[in-house]
Amino acid sequence: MTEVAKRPIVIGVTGGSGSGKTTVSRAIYNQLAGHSLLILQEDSYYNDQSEMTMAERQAVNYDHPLAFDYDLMVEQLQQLIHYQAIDKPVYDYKAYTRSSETVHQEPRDVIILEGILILDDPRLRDLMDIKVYVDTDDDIRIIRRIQRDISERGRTLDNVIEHYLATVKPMYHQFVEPTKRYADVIVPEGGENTVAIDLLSTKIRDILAKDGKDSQFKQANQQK
Ligand SMILES: Nc1ncnc2c1ncn2[C@@H]1O[C@H](COP(=O)(O)OP(=O)(O)O)[C@@H](O)[C@H]1O
Ligand SMILES: Nc1ccn([C@@H]2O[C@H](COP(=O)(O)O)[C@@H](O)[C@H]2O)c(=O)n1
Repeated sequence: MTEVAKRPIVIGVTGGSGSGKTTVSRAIYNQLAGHSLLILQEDSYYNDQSEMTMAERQAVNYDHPLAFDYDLMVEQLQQLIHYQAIDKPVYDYKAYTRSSETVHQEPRDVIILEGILILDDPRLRDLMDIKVYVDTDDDIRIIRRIQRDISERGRTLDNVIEHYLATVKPMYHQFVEPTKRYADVIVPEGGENTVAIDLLSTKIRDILAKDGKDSQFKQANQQK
């Protein structure tokens, strides 16, 4: 009998900025603690802009698909799918470019891919087993974004509002929201939706159990 090649499960989590993608991804990750998991963020794959001036970097439209290095993202995702380690780029929001550092990432059995435009690229879509769209109202997303960008990303209130109206909102309607049609599951309200997170975690556990992967990882960990 021919052995069927096993590969990691790839879960894509998308939605507008501030919808709760990171929160949902972390909640799934935490629910599956003890299994073999990693989170890969699309933000890590913003283009390297180290050759540009700060003014040029600040003028970039970060909500357009051209802002991302999808070739590198697809290449590294393929490596992880083939159980090869990667050196993941690190994005620096305050410098508006990629940092000179990378983070070494060993492959895992479950890859949670998270970002605003991951369903826009057909190559990424084709590599996903479960596609999740976190659907949160625009007013809630902008409020969350104001709080987060000021506290974590070094932005001012004026800067967040101006950026939101100029690019975040129009690009959301042009590029992000239309990818909802590719989703297998739509999660309203994100991180507080414990029913959706439980259902997704159960489904992933089920696939892992069928592949016999969960027990192997647990045994390996127990022996450490
Ligand atoms: N259901 C929720 N209720 C309240 N705050 C939330 C909720 N989900 C996320 N947040 C907060 O909103 C901000 C944006 O959430 P995050 O998960 O980072 O969104 P995204 O990754 O989609 O941009 C974070 O500060 C997070 O703590
Ligand atoms: N230099 C940058 C790069 C990106 N952004 C914004 O990040 C948003 C995507 O990240 P989320 O965690 O919010 O999904 C996107 O809307 C970009 O506008 C930025 O502000 N500065």
